[in-house]
This record gives sequence, structure tokens and C-alpha cells, in this order.
Amino acid sequence: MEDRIISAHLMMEEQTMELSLRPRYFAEYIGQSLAKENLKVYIEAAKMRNEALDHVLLYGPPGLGKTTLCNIIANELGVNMRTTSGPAIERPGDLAAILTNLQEGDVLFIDEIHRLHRTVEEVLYPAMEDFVLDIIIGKGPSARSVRLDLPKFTLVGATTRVGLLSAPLRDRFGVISRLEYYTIDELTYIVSRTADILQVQIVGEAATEVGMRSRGTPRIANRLLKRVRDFAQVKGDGIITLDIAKAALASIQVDHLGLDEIDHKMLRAIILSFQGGPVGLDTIAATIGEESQTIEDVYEPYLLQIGFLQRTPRGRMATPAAYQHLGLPLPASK
Ligand SMILES: Nc1ncnc2c1ncn2[C@@H]1O[C@H](COP(=O)(O)OP(=O)(O)OP(=O)(O)O)[C@@H](O)[C@H]1O
Repeated sequence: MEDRIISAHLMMEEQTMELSLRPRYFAEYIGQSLAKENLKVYIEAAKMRNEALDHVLLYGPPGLGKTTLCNIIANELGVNMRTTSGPAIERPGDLAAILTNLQEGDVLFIDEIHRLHRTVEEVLYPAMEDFVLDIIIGKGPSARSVRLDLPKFTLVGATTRVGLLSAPLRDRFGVISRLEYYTIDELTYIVSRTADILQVQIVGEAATEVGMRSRGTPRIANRLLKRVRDFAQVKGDGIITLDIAKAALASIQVDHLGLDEIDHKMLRAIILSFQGGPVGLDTIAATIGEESQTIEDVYEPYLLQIGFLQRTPRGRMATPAAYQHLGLPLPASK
């Protein structure tokens, strides 16, 4: 019981920390210039017309700042943001309750929107398009449909899997933005900014080192920084130097490209157990004991991005660069 209370307390601490690290306005949101500049225009235009912003779909790998960007959209519009997620809305009635509680102009954020139930999705179509809700009252022959007007709201959907969105849902978003991996410079800046907020001193080279190993992802950059800070506190004098950063990152098994134990296990499995592939995702998942979905959403996109993995119709293949990174000899046939 006590453990549960402590872990709940820790979770709250973690969440509060997360909130304070989140940029609140565009000016603090680093990178993603294409998405950001376009959104600024659409927001400005919507404000000038005194209208709700068109619905926005944000997609890209986890941790790139979709939730953060949605927060910023709401802040810049000066409206409230309601947050929910695809799997949390179990029945059409749940969605109806959320929609009828919105105020004019509000932003409704649906994370993992690709996981909406089909029946819920159908309620969402007229809500997005005409701001109405069609609800069925009663059952059998006496059932009738009642139409309710909804306040004009902006739906911001986030997904790591845009391909899984049904075409009718995707087509109802007026703005579709893809978030990209961040550059090392951007991540260095994010690390320095977070260090400032956490009131920890970090030398420039150490910030770059953490940035370089963050797989292009701010959430990972912030997580690594917190771990490096622990090492600096316990093993050093609290200041994060390059040496401390390198030693800490080596201890937590994050290599110089940001690959961790699971990336290594996955690449080794493809190379050593399946001669470099092609091998199916489920087979890889079973071999290394990870969920296929986690591999597909979290690990694979970065390995594809850095050219260590290739997706072919017959499965995943390790590239020569992956062999080289792991120090494994390339077979003559490759
Ligand atoms: N552009 C940015 N500048 C500074 N910090 C950022 C930026 N984008 C994200 N972050 C930080 O990274 C963390 C993760 O961002 P966020 O939760 O928005 O990611 P996400 O893409 O919504 O992930 P998920 O889709 O998995 O929820 C946040 O703590 C935020 O502080």
C-alpha cells in the first residue's frame, strides 16, 4: 500500500515536472519550423475571422512534441484544451459527453486517434464537419435520431500511425502536419533549456553529447538529461561535464548514436539469427521478447531514419551500416 502511495506520489512529481518542461508558446517551441510556421498563419487567420481553427492532425514518432504542440495551439488561440485518447473513448456516449461539454472555440485533443472505435468514429464525422451530434434515443422500432448542435471546436488528433487512420476521418482534417526528428543543434538547445528549468549546470559539449544520443526526440533528450544529472550529483560535484555525461550515458547503455539495449538486441537478432533478413516484424518481436507494436512505433522508425534498417515487402533487413555499427562482419552476399 505504502509503495503504491509512494509510486503515485512519484508519478505526480514526474507529471508536474513534465508540465513545467513543456513549452507553452510558439516562441519556446524549438524546431519543427514547417509545422510551426504554417500553424502560426492558420491560428492568426482564425483569430482574425473570430472562428474556430480548422481541425488539425499531427503525426510522427512518439515524443516529438505532439501533445506540446496542441497545448501551444490552445494557448495561442487563447482557448481551453480538453485531452483524451482514442482507446479511452469506449462508447459513442463517452464522446457525446466530451463534445457537449466543450465551449465555443475549445481545442479537443485526441491522442492515439488511430485507436478510436469505429462506432465512436462515426459520431465524430458530423461533429467535425457540421458541429452536430446525432444521437439515437430508444431502441427497436421506437428508436429515433435527435440532432444536437455543438459549439464550434477544433479537434487536434495525434497519431504515430497515420496509415491506420480511416480515409473518411483523415479527410476531415483541414490541416495535416508531420512532425520530424529534431537536429542535434535543436536537441542541444532543448537540453540546455531543460537544464536551466531544472537548475542544473551543464557545459555546452555535454548538452551536445546528450542531444546527439537522443534519437532526434525531445522526450528522450529530457529523460537522458535527468539521468545524467543524477550521475553528476552522486559521482561529481553536480555540474554536468562532458566526461560525466559520457560516463553516465555509457552506464545506462545508450551508445553514441542513441541506440539502447533493445535496438542492439533487435539488430543482432536480425543479423545473427536471420542472416540480416528479410524477417517479419512478429518474428523479430518474438525472438527478442518485445511487443511488435512497440518495435514498430518506438524502435523501428529511428533505425529506418538512420539507415540501419530497411523495410521490404518480405520483412525487415539490416543494412551494411548496421553491421558496421555493431562491429559484425558483413557476409560476402551482402
Ligand atoms: N519543440 C520542443 N521544444 C522543447 N521541448 C520540447 C519540444 N517538443 C517536445 N518537447 C519536450 O518533449 C517532451 C515530450 O513532448 P510531448 O509529450 O509533446 O511528445 P508527443 O509527441 O506528444 O509524444 P506522444 O505522442 O507520445 O504523447 C515534453 O516534455 C516537452 O517538454
